[in-house]
Amino acid sequence: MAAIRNFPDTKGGNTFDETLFERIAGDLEAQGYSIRPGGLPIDIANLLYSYQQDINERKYANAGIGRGTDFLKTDFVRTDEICWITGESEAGNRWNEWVAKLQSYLNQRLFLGLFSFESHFAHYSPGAYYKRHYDAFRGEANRILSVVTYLNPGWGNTDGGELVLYRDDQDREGIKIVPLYGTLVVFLSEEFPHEVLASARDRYSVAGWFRVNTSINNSIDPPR
Ligand SMILES: O=C(O)CCC(=O)C(=O)O
Ligand SMILES: [Fe+2]
Repeated sequence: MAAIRNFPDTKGGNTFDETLFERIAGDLEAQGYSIRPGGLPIDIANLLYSYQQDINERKYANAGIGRGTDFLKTDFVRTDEICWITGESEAGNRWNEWVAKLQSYLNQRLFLGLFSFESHFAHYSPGAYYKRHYDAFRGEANRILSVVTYLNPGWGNTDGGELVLYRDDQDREGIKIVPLYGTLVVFLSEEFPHEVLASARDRYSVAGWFRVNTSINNSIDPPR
């Protein structure tokens, strides 16, 4: 088993993060996904929570599938609303900084070559869902690792809105994850079909994706 640091290191790292990051890395190595209740540092969870509450309804856009000219809005697949996280807020900055530490840890530990990260807040109104899907398609070398965290204090057993992570195409049962405050879920984007069950309450989350660098001939992809 890998050694877990229990002393402050001298590289400006954070002991707590490194223990968590090592657990996530170990989970990814062993099974391709990691589910960590309370994984999101509480100060970042609180910042994201209050920022998310302040987001004017106007800033949320109906979610669709694809980007740019490929964007397709379809209630058949998903009915949540999203708001991309930019570096304009303290909450967004702190989240991005923390994610960057996770990125470099995973790159060193698992050689994943994670290059860039994008994320958005999502709001599922009562009744909203996101049908079974993959975040990335094999061979397209775009999204490599999905990260989801939840901003819902006191989620109850009857509130629905679980994330169901399926081990493969054949799996119909899946692993149900309650979208409780601070739970962190990380999984290989090409490996795990998943869905969000209809939620009985307003459900708030942040979903993000690490991409690899697929730049060819000076054309930068993804754009930074
Ligand atoms: O909110 C979740 O639990 C997962 C959302 C999701 O699958 C997505 O945005 O691609
Ligand atoms: Fe997804």
